Amino acid sequence: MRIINLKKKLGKFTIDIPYLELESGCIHGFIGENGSGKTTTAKLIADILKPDAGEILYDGLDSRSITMTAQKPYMLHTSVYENIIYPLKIRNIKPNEIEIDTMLKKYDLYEKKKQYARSLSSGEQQKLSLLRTLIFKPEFVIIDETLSNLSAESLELFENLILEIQKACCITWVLISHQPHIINELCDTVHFFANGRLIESGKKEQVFLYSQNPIVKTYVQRQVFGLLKER
Ligand SMILES: Nc1ncnc2c1ncn2[C@@H]1O[C@H](COP(=O)(O)OP(=O)(O)OP(=O)(O)O)[C@@H](O)[C@H]1O
Repeated sequence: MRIINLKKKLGKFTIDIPYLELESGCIHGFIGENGSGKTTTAKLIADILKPDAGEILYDGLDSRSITMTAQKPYMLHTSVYENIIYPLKIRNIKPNEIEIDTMLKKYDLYEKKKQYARSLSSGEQQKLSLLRTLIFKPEFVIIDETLSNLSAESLELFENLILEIQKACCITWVLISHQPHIINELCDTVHFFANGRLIESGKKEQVFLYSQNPIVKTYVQRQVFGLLKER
């Protein structure tokens, strides 16, 4: 997918991206400070927002096959099970009950299968939102901070799931995250946003270790220092 001269104005904020390429079948990380334009760019890619100018060239991908998990997961007013099968239902796909039960058991949601989804904890809602996204095996997945609120154990399970799916199917991923260890473990490339602009794009080592951009350098140093302090 390629973005060319993309512009979008939201109030006083403007997205202005002359060029961004997201190679198919790779895991891409979007990083940058709060309010730098990561989610807005992702919404433009997912066709949730329309650009004011510029183009997104999907190169054969149907934009309807792009799914995006929101920062605050949206739960339908129904059970965990009904939430999980919703993407299948609207596509007239028969759910594979064994696969669903296995998934729910693996992610500790099986006992809550009939529970009202909105009564789950926020981390459980995030897990459910990720499973709901992955169940119909989309071609392009955007995960907006949905991994951030998970416990270390759940995070590891989901990281493994993403890598497993990645090996088996050729999905393109965009992970939006403030946590450099998630980006570092999963992503092939990193795209760094500041004030609505893409200021650095490349292989993660190139961006994390060798960027000469002062904004990127400060961000990386602060994040790494934060990680060291956590230990
Ligand atoms: N509908 C809107 N109207 C006006 N301003 C908006 C609208 N939507 C987003 N913005 C502004 O656009 C800017 C970028 O928001 P965006 O959610 O893309 O940032 P982000 O990089 O994803 O931030 P975060 O890391 O905090 O999630 C913010 O300053 C936000 O207030």
